[in-house]
Amino acid sequence: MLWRHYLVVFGGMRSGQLVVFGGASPSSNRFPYLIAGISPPTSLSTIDFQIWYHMCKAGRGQCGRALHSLESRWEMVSITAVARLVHLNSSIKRSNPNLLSTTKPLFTLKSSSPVSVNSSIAMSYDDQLIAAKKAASLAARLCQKVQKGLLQSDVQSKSDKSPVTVADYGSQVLVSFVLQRELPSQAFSLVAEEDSRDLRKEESQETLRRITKLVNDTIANDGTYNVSPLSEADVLTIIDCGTSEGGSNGQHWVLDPIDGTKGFLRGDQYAIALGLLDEGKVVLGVLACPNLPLESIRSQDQHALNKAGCLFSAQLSCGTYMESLDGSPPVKVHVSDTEDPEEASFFESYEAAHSSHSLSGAIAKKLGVKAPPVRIDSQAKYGALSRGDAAIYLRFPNKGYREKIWDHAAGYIVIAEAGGVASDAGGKPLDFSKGRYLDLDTGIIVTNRKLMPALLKAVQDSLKEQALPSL
Ligand SMILES: Nc1ncnc2c1ncn2[C@@H]1O[C@H](COP(=O)(O)O)[C@@H](OP(=O)(O)O)[C@H]1O
Ligand SMILES: [Mg+2]
Repeated sequence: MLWRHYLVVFGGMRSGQLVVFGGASPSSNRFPYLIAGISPPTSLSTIDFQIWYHMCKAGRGQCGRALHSLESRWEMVSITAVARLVHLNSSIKRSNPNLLSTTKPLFTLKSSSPVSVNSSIAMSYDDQLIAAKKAASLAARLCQKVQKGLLQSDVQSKSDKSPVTVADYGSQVLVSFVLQRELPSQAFSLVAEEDSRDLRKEESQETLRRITKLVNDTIANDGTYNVSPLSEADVLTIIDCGTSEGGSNGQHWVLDPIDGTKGFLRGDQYAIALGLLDEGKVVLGVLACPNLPLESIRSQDQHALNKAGCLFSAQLSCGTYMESLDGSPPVKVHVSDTEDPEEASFFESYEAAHSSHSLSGAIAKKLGVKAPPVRIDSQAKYGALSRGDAAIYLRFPNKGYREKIWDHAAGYIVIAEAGGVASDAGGKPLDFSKGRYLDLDTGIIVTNRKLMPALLKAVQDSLKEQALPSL
């Protein structure tokens, strides 16, 4: 129903100016927003103004400044003096005059004192989630196009010898571009895998031209953004928006523009993985998996397996949802609830260089898993696990390998909100607050809450056995 989301704003007149003291959304059990200290800059009689406000982080009393355009998602129905109704539903457009005729306040607040911030009310990331889904979907379109007609000249080697394609760069540009367009009021910090160093070299000119064309074509075909084409210089600048160090303060987007580049090159699984950190915690995540079947990968139905393209999305305390990249309605997903290892199957990296297949084989055997490993690339593993395609994901890189936050942030919350748990091999939660790397050297294990204790024991026992010969 269109009236599902709305925001009640409390305010009053002060020195002849309307001041909004605070607001909350009672329209859902999420209570997404608390606002305080709005000082509208100019005329309030029109819906075409922008409003500066401080969005209070519930529970911490910290204020982040935000500028919201009321032109698109937000529709101001009316502002008179005391309480007002604001739509947050993106489907409500100003072109629908019937919906804008409601001007009656829901209720009136008598007191003119500022609304106090209730610490039990949770922060919502609804608008960031909408932007993240849009960004990842658009990037997925570019990647699909490139994967279909991949040319050898589209692939380069980075300084660490890992492959990078025009699609990795193009995807990063699109995600960064869309987030900044969709959330113009918010301070933008992006921790992302790619940077422009190699592209600025003389020999990369043709590659840069190709990326720029791909990005501009994708934006033009989508039609949402009426902008003049990006120049090559714009593209380099936008790529370098991703150099943030992240950390435990404020909000940071975390992006792997193509996770599983090796899978992408093979024509297999890959993901566009986008997460949001708030004060060091992952609060939302989106995984676009263009080659992941909409049905379980264990399905025997070949016809069903041919229909691919999944978008997983999760927001703190709101669950994990899956929809098709073509835009089917989202469905809530849940991890497998099996407690019996004999019924469980497990995921691991396709690439043996990324995770020890022999160690995960030993752990699975010790646990009593009968099924052979299922090897797929990228965080598509987290997505497939969140809907129960398998019950366990094991990842054991070589000693000394430092995991990057963009390889796990989105997957971490997709799993957690689907009822699963991801930890290091010692059972500690993953810590995304330390900058661009995860501070761990043991490995990562993922499963449902019931199986975790037994899995943890099998992992610890196997690690001890593995260490024995060298003692
Ligand atoms: N030696 C190594 N050990 C563990 N992970 C590695 C690795 N070399 C690369 N990776 C990471 O593994 C990711 C792919 O994960 P998976 O094995 O699950 O498909 C790569 O992401 P990119 O493809 O984005 O570079 C890369 O970050
Ligand atoms: Mg990656």
